[in-house]
Amino acid sequence: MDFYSRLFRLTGEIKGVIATKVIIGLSITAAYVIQAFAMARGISIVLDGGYMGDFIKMILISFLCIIARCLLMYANEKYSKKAACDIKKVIRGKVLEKLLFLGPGYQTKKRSGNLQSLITDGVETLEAFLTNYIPQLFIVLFSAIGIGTYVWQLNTSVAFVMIIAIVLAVFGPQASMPLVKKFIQGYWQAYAVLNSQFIDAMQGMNTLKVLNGSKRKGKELALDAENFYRKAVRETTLSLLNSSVIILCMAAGYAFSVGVSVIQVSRGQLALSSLFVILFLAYECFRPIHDLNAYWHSSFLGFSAAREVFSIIDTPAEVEESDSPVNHGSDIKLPQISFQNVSFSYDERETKAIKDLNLCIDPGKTAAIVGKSGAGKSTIVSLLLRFFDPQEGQILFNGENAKNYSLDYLRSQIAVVFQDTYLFYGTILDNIRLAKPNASIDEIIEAAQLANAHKFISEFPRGYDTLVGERGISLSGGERQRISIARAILKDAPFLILDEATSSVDAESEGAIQAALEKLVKNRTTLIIAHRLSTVQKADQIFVLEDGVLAEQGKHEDLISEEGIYSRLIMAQYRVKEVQNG
Ligand SMILES: Nc1ncnc2c1ncn2[C@@H]1O[C@H](COP(=O)(O)OP(=O)(O)OP(=O)(O)O)[C@@H](O)[C@H]1O
Repeated sequence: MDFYSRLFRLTGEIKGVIATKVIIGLSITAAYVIQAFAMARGISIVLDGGYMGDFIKMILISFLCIIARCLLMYANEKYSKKAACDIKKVIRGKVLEKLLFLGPGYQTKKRSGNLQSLITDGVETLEAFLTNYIPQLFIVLFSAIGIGTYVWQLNTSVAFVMIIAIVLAVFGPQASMPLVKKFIQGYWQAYAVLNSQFIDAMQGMNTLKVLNGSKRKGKELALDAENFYRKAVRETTLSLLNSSVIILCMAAGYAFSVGVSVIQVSRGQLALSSLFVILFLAYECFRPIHDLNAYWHSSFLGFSAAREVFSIIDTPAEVEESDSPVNHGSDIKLPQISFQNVSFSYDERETKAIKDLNLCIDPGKTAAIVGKSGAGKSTIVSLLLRFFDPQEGQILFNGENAKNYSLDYLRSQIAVVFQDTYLFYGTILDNIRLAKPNASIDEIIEAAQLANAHKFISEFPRGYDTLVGERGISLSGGERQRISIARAILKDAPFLILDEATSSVDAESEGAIQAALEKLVKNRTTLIIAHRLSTVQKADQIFVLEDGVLAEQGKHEDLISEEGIYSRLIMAQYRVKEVQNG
């Protein structure tokens, strides 16, 4: 579907809002027009030496029109504010829902700054475009038709001049549309880059400081800001040029209408009273165009935001939901996980991250995947969670292709303790409760106790109500991991993935985490992804990956006696330890 049809469909979704705004807008115009009639009539009465009572009546009508207009404008403002909030909520909801559905696979391809500027400023301008500019187009159209038809009856020449001016004012700026589109796109791109670079710099502040790179980064940011400034000036210049064309058309249209009317009066082809009516009406006819011009200024960036919004909504998901998912009802007790001839490569990569992988994790057993950096260990976790689907082969979850389950069900069966635990802004309690939204406080405390996290949480003055995450207090790597383990305990899923769970913590924390993990793995099928080979020696099965290929598998002792990759990795790790211990 092309862009304009999509935009049309989007406006269709808010047709109630547009219709209400058009009705209020036309009522305001009607109040202006009635006032214009009353004033024209009033002047005619005075000039013709008419009855003063009629003149006062006209003044009263004008006054009532002014009051009606004030009330309508107030209603319009109030309604617009509420409608704007509703529409922004709907658009943001749609985009966020899609982004969450697209998942980490999409996120890794996009810079967060781009998405952030779209969700905030982009949606603001798109809303202004939809709720101000589009209704105003209808108001211009209807009022021009209404007033034009009336003036046509008074005098065709004047009406003709007015119509030409309106057509030029509305469609004249369309000639520059291709350039406008190009400039808007440039403006948005520059804005998104500046935003992304800024977020990048903020997030990497420590690294920049350590590497003495803050000045360099500052210069880069200044260049991005300069680029954005140039694009903004270029775009504003064009937009002002468009406005000038519109204002010129309106002024010329008004001047010519009045000029032609005066000539007609002088030739006796138009009554003086009609001249006054035309004088006021011509002005009212151009007023909606003036507002249209103002709305264009504040909302035309929404055009580009709409393109971005549509492109996100149209992005196909990395993984498809099954049309008729397998219905399991309850949790699988001890799942068996197997990979059958699985191959996978990331979009832009030619080399496969996983190559023809065959492995089976037996129910209730603990398996470990080891391998050098880049061997494909984390990719296996992403495939298991269906952030991506393999291009070849299949992953079986208890004998059933993982694709046949609903995503929600599949993910409800898997608990993951990531190396890098993300804490959302909120209390510790909220962060643990994420794993089970209806968990009671007692359940949360019990999970924290099992995760060896209760003690450090209780030491905070506000305990479980301590704020963490952005703007909250920071927790150490080990504390975060224990929060993550508490989440996994609370989730109580039958399949557990421990992704480098103890790699970034000190020996004391490692002891506490290890003790918590030992409780966690009981009665579950577990997969450990580890660099520290000491943590996997007790595993029932060890799979050794090299460049995405399963190179070895077996128990620790068997693999050592094979004297292959695994034993070399173990030796290398011992040597590192020996060097560290002096
Ligand atoms: N999002 C991605 N897009 C493109 N390539 C990726 C992406 N993530 C990983 N890769 C590539 O896929 C390969 C396997 O990466 P993966 O992260 O699975 O390795 P790993 O064994 O977990 O490494 P490490 O132990 O260092 O975390 C690597 O070559 C990596 O560069």
